[in-house]
Amino acid sequence: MLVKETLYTPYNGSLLLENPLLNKGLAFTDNERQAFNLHGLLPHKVETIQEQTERAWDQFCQFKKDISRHIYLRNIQDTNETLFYNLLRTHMKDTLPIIYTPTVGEACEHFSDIYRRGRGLFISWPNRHNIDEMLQSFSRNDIRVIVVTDGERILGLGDQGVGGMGIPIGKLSLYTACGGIHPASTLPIMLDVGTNNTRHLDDPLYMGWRHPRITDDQYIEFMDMFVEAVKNRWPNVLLQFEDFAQKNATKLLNRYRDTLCCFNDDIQGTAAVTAGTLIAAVKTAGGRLRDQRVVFLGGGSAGCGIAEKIITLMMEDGLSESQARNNIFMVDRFGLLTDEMPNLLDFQQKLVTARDAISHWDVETANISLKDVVRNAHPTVMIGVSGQPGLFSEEIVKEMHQHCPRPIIMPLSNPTSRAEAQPKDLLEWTQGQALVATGSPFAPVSCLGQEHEIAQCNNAYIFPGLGLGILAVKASRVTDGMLSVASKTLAAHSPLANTGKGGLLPPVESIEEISMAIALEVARMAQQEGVAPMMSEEELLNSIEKTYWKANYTSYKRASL
Ligand SMILES: O=C([O-])CC(=O)C(=O)O
Ligand SMILES: [Mg+2]
Repeated sequence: MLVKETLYTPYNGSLLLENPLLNKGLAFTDNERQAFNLHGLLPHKVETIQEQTERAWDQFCQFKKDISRHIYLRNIQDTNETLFYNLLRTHMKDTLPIIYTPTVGEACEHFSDIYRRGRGLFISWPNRHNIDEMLQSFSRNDIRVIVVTDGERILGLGDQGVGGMGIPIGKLSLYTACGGIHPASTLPIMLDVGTNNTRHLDDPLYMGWRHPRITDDQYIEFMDMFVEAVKNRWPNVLLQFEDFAQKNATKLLNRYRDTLCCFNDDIQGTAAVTAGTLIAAVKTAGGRLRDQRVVFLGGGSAGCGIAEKIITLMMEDGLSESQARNNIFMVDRFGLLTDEMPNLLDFQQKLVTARDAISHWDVETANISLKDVVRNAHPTVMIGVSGQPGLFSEEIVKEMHQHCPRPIIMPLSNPTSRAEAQPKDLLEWTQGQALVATGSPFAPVSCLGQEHEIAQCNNAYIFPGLGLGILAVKASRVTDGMLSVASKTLAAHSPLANTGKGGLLPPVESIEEISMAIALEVARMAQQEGVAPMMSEEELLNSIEKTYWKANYTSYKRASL
């Protein structure tokens, strides 16, 4: 959205103060207070956004519980969005874990308890025949980014029904705070097709449609109706799918990816950030990507998405496809995925290990465990996307370290409570040699007199910049190439890989700068791949700059209704 120097609005008096996108609170000037009949509705003093931010920060610090801090921040978001984003940008490191992972997980679990007011759109199954009307009557026309969930796989916390709405709200807050997307052009959507979570079904305060989930053909029909309605209302929107259950995520992505500008953040965003972090870690360890052996714990759509991305990168580094696939080992709750296993999901089939190729392995049971894989395959990289805490045990990690001096270990499950291992343990078990990246934020670890920053390998490093690039260049699709350049750009900004000091990934305070860099490369790639109109380098840079909204107030003049 083009940020205008002066904004003309027909709203007046308390209507202006009650609109979170327009409200400036005490920052309305005397002239504006006069012009909009605000005198008397506000205390006398005129404040700057810095003064307002300082007060909000003081209040934020008064709250001791993270969930209370979350409720407080969401309240500011619902009353004055500009102040909310200025507060986030000023205190990124402290506010991100509150508005996003991990606290957003708790907010989803308790959505119906902590609810204050609506945001975005709730589209429930019983209203399915009115989806067009609901979107048409939504008052903002210039929607450019939608994040949608059906709440079935919220982080590692499973089915949260309508409470899943916390995730689209949180993700879109990051689109604005880290990618400069104007809040007026973002829209969170919850598709409420019921819940199978008995705690919610039995809770009298539960706010969603109290019904078991709609599934199979009926579910797909509903999704088709939704996507069609979005295409009619906002044909050029970027639609991000978030936290859909594994059984639906890949299916939906494949169904819609060639029909509108969309992507699945858990599959593609997670894959892109993990690939970027891995490139940086391999460079730090002094090896080449093609030589890595990678074991995954978790064979779902996220794990398989990352695995396919790593295979592509290994092929770019000179391996044949089959050589690259031989370096990947997928372990899920039934053990290593092999070509003899029945009932594999579509996207798992290309990632199985051939039983013949490992007939010489020394294994304990017919089901090959993570420990068996580590003992026999000697992986150099271990990635956790299982949602199960603690499975990267001391025994497994020490075994891995015996065969690999600098093991790359990524317990990526979110929120913090689901991480496959604690970074402190990983460093202790490997005498400070492990290169560690997690999905949720962790404090730095001190080990053998050395301080280790823990990289937060979270899709937040990717999607805001990806979105900014897509909007700035008016891309019509999200391609694999665009995601790959996002990974490489992130890796190129790794402090540890570049200087031998600092974190594997840049600190969260620099996400804004990373997003700008990613946006430029994504936009160039979109043009190169023919999914965006050509513009000169200068026009592109200008467009990114103009699209980036920096949470400052503009001055207002009266417009007639
Ligand atoms: O939200 C996050 O922190 C990362 C993510 O997409 C997930 O875990 O589903
Ligand atoms: Mg997610």
